[in-house]
Formats: sequence, structure tokens, C-alpha cells
Amino acid sequence: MKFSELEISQEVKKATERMGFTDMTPIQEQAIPVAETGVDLIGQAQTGTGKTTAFGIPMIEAADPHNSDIQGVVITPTRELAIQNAQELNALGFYKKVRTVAIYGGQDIQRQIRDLKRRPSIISATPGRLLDHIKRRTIRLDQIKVVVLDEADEMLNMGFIEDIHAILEATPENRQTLLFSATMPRPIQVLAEKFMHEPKKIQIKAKTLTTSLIDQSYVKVRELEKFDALTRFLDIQSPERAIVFGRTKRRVDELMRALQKRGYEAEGIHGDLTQSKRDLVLRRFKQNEVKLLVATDVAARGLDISNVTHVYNFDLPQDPESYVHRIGRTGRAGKTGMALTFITPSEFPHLRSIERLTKQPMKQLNAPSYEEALAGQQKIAIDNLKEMIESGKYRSYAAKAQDLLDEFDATDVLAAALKLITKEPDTTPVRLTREQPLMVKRSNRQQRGGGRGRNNYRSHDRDRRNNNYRGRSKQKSQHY
Ligand SMILES: Nc1ncnc2c1ncn2[C@@H]1O[C@H](COP(=O)(O)OP(=O)(O)OP(=O)(O)O)[C@@H](O)[C@H]1O
Ligand SMILES: [Mg+2]
Repeated sequence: MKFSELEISQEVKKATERMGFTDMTPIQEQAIPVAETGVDLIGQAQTGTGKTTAFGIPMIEAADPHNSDIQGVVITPTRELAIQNAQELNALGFYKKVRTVAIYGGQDIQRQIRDLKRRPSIISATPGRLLDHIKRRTIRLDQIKVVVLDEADEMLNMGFIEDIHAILEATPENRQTLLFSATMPRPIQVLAEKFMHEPKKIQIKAKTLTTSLIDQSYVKVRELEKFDALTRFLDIQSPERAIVFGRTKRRVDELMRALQKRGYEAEGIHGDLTQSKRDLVLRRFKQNEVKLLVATDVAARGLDISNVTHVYNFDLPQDPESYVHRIGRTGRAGKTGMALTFITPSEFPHLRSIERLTKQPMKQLNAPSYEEALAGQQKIAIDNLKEMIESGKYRSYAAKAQDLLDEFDATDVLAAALKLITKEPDTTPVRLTREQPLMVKRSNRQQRGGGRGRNNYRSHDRDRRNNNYRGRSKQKSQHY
């Protein structure tokens, strides 16, 4: 079905056209008409399948640009996602003149207050900063019509749940609540239903939780050999644009430096950097100024960066859901991608729990040898050379080439030139602090005995939820 066939305003239809959209994705086709009726909704669909527009259109449609109140709020776990969602909402609201402002931590609050004085209809926010504004009375949510929790399962996880409750308290009882995510563990759904009114559930049925557009494999490798394996894979696969996920902030810093030391363009992003640094790194990555983004899970959810060709899980994610989101940074909007996960021998049980959640077995790859990596780089050099020959843009070098051929054997000349243009695998020693292998969690073991839930999401563990809220927040801050 096409956007033009939807029963929505001409302004929003025109906006989708301007965004280059013609046909709706399945989640859009199913969720938009239902959300338009005003009911609460839980929407689940694979990564990169247009959930933003699925909640964005009902939100823009519900907003009246002539009304000066804030009428909609979208809450997201990370600042970058708050910015991205604001951009998409502004694109959708372009002709209807519905304005969205992004409100997130790390940005000058006075500047946000100035933005808010210009009366946006919609706020796209991270929870902490939004609460700050609510307390300062610089944001009032008492006229809100629609609340969206994007990455809903993450927002209802322990690190955020109290903030979400406090925010919802500030909104009217009769608001419409929309929840979206690519993953929706049962216990989170049950929790969600407590603050929703008879939510409709829209789940795009698929055989697997991850999209078939992503080629998924793993490599079994000892902790100390991981980094060599990573750089060899990079040499062979030569990704156009890749994200390398590390478990902690320290790990990301170290990985970035180690990659740079071996001659790869890499930048790191995590929650300890200033927001301006985070913005800069992401901008450089999007503009193709760096090919490798090394990241904590702060970049795992929702980010839509076109043409990410590869995702490397240098460290296993904390939980299987996080795996789904991380690899979902590639294989978006119909494009294909590759995901490769590094697993140390003791972490093996985690691989199976990931596969159980995704319903998609991963292929095993062997860590490449030095020779294979070299062959990979030689192939790239030869491909570049062939491309140059086809382009014909080398003619001014012909006389010099003839001089060389008069002096040396042709094969020798070419072999030397090839060696020069090949980026030979770099074996510069690097130091990475040893990471503890991911522990096998209790729920994981119970699972094998046919126990509770299908996955080992931390927050399913009620003891932790009650007693260890702070522990989880701390964890969160370490992994973001
Ligand atoms: N109907 C459509 N036709 C073509 N492209 C679309 C359509 N809807 C969305 N897109 C594009 O698809 C990409 C992914 O969309 P979006 O970020 O909303 O995915 P998502 O489902 O929210 O993924 P995630 O679970 O990772 O957050 C975006 O670049 C978006 O512009
Ligand atoms: Mg999304």
C-alpha cells in the first residue's frame, strides 16, 4: 500500500513524497491506521523497517500547529536518537508546519529554553533532561495528546523505568501511548500494559527476529587473539563503513587507539565524551570521513546511518536483545549488511541464547591467517589498479613507465608497484586491557533446564529489579 492511499492530511502525504517514500513498510501499513483511531499501541518490527515514520505520522496528524501547547512527546534512550527522531518528525511535519524540538542532556539548557519559547508542538527527548525541564517548569506536559516510547523495552528497563514513570505522571490520563521497538520481551510487555489502556499489539510476523538482509556469522577466538583477528577481517572484508562494538567505555577508547596505531581510520563514541565530541564523531562517520566507528551500546539502538556495511561485535553484548539492535545498524531500508561476532570459548553458551532469541543460526568463520589477510589486501590493490587502467587516467605516467621497463624486467616493476600500493596487514603490537568474559547468567542456566523466559534479559530478574536498581544504573553508565 502507498502513502498516497492513506487517510491522512495532504500535507503529511506531501512530506512523505518529499522524503522519497512511496510504498509503506509493513509496520507503517499496519500501525498507522490503527494509531490514527487514537488507541494505545505496542508495535514491534525488525530493525530498519521504518518504525519512526510509523509513530511519526500519527503524532504529526494529532498535532495542531495553531495550538501553542506541547502536544506530543517522543522519549528515547540516547541523545543521538533524540536528535535523529526530531529530524524525521520535522521532515514529516514540514508542510503541516508542526515543529519538533530535540531536548537532551549535554546540551546548553538555556539554549533549549530559548528553543522552547518558540512553542514547538512536539518534543523529542531523553528522559533525564526532559525531567529537568519538567521540574523547572520550562516544559509542561499537561496538554499532551500522544506519548511515544521509542526503543520501548530499553526505556522500561531498570536504568530508565523510574524516570519514565515520573514523566508519564506529568501527562494527562487520557493521552495516547505508543510503544515501539524491534524487541519486546514478555515481562516488559506486561509491565507496559500497566500504564496503557487496552493496547493493540501489532507485531510484524517474520520467521526470524533479525532481518534476513543481514548475513550473520561468528568467530571463535581467544581473548588475546581477538584484535589480530579483527584487523585481519577488516583487511579481507574491507568494509566501506563499519561499526565495531566494544563492551565498555575503556574498551572503546583502547580499541580506537589500537586500530589507529595499525593504520585504520577509526573514531570512538561513548557516554563519557562531551556531547560536542559525540556530535563531531558521528558527523565524521556519516560524512564518510572515517570508516570505522568504535562504539559502546550507546550506538546500538535506533541510529539510522545509511550504508553501514558491516557490524563487528568485538565483545559480546550484555544481552541477546542488544545483539539484535547492534547488528540492526546494518541491513536497513532494504540494503544488505554483514555482522560478525567474536566469541571466546567460555562465552559459547551466549551464542546459543542469542540464536534462540533471533531464531537465526550464525555461520562459523575461522579467524583469517596473516596470508589470507595479505591476499585480501592484495586483491583490493589489484582491483584499484584495474579500475585505474579502465579509467585511462594514468597516461601522463606512460613515459616514466617505459623508462622503468627499459631498465628492469616487467614483472619485477609491477610486483614492486603492487607491494607499494598494498596495505600489508599491520602487526604493530597493541595493548588492550583484558576484558572479563561475559558471565553466564542464572536465567540462562535455568533456561536450559526448561525454566523461565526465552532470553536472559537482566531486568527479568525480579530480585535485581527490587534490590539492585543502582547497580543496574551503574552498569548502564559503564556500557553506554
Ligand atoms: N516507506 C519507506 N520507504 C522507504 N524508506 C523508508 C520508508 N520508511 C522508512 N524508510 C527509511 O528506512 C530507514 C529506517 O527507518 P527507521 O530508522 O525508522 O527504522 P526502525 O524500524 O526505527 O529501526 P530501529 O529498530 O533500528 O530503530 C530510514 O532511513 C528511513 O528513512
Ligand atoms: Mg527506530
